[in-house]
Amino acid sequence: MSTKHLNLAPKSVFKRADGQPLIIAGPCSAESEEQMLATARGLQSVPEVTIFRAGIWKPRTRPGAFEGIGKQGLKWLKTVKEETGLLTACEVATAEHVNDALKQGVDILWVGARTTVNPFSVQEIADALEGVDVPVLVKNPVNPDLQLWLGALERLNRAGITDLAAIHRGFSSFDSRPYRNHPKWNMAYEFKKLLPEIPLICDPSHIAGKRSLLQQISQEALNLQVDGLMIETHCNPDVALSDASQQVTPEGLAQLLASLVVERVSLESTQNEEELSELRNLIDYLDNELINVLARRSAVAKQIGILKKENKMNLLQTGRWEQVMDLRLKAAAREGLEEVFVKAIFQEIHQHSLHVQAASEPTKVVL
Ligand SMILES: O=C(O)C(=O)C[C@]1(C(=O)O)C=C[C@@H](O)C=C1
Repeated sequence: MSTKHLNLAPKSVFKRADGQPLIIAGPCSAESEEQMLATARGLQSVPEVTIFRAGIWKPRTRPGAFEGIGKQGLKWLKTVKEETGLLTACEVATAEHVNDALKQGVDILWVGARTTVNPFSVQEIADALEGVDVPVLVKNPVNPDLQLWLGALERLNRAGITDLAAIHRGFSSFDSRPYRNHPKWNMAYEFKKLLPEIPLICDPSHIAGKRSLLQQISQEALNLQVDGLMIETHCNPDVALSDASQQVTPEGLAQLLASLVVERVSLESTQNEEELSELRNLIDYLDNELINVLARRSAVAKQIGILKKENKMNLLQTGRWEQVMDLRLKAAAREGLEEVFVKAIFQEIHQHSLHVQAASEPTKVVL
């Protein structure tokens, strides 16, 4: 997979000329003209912000929640642009949304995670954009599927959209604690590796789901050298009609941005090259140890599997497994290791044990 077949504009609105991260900010939802203008005016004192975002139509998980103000919000976006000079952006999910947004002069459109999963919907948007010159952002699909993400970018590109970028907003999962959507940083990393020409913007607000995690997630994204951040900002977050707990005030955003470190220098060019090399050798050694231990554990699990089969026992032993997890998490806590990290590793290990045990079945039916 590569982007060689994509026809991309040489210059992108999503890449800043000075190499600094692009900052997109604005409320989760447009609620009223006053709220939009108060937020936009607040953002005028945050010089890093160049694009103002606002949700006009909101795809909600459950019915009954605030589903967006609709078309009239587009007029407020126009006023924001006229008053502040900020570029404006909103989400589109249907051809009608595209036409309405373009009619009101919205500068940038984005395709949401729930739309990216559906090629019919993405194609409908692409068809509506045929012959239109507008930059488009594509959020990752809710499930971690790079092909689906790329497919959406391709559909838009075939319709003639050449200024494209991607938004990493995390992935739905049955247990994404402490996040709202699990970041699965390896997906962002893979995206950058496979599609280096497409700017990648991180959306810490939807990954975090709460203000307290925004700083950490934003920094982790910058460490991955993303091209920008999209952070939901509201003049009065606590009374926001959607996503109240994850929005920050413009002042909060300014503080958050000031706390972030943007590193663009490669470590190899530092004076500590020798020390770095020694530490990397140590990592190599420890990783080999880990592989050896995993191989030994896997062999033991296989032996247990054979015993279980001889005794007609279930492979899955819930009680034992809960005990194993509990003991490992306690041991990890004593070592100061984060619970989410260790839990995720042991969940994978357990799944692998069950897989190895199932595969060790002596009597396989040949179909
Ligand atoms: O203890 C067992 O019964 C095992 O098979 C080992 C193991 C593990 O990998 O730790 C694997 C599967 C069970 O559900 C519980 C634990």
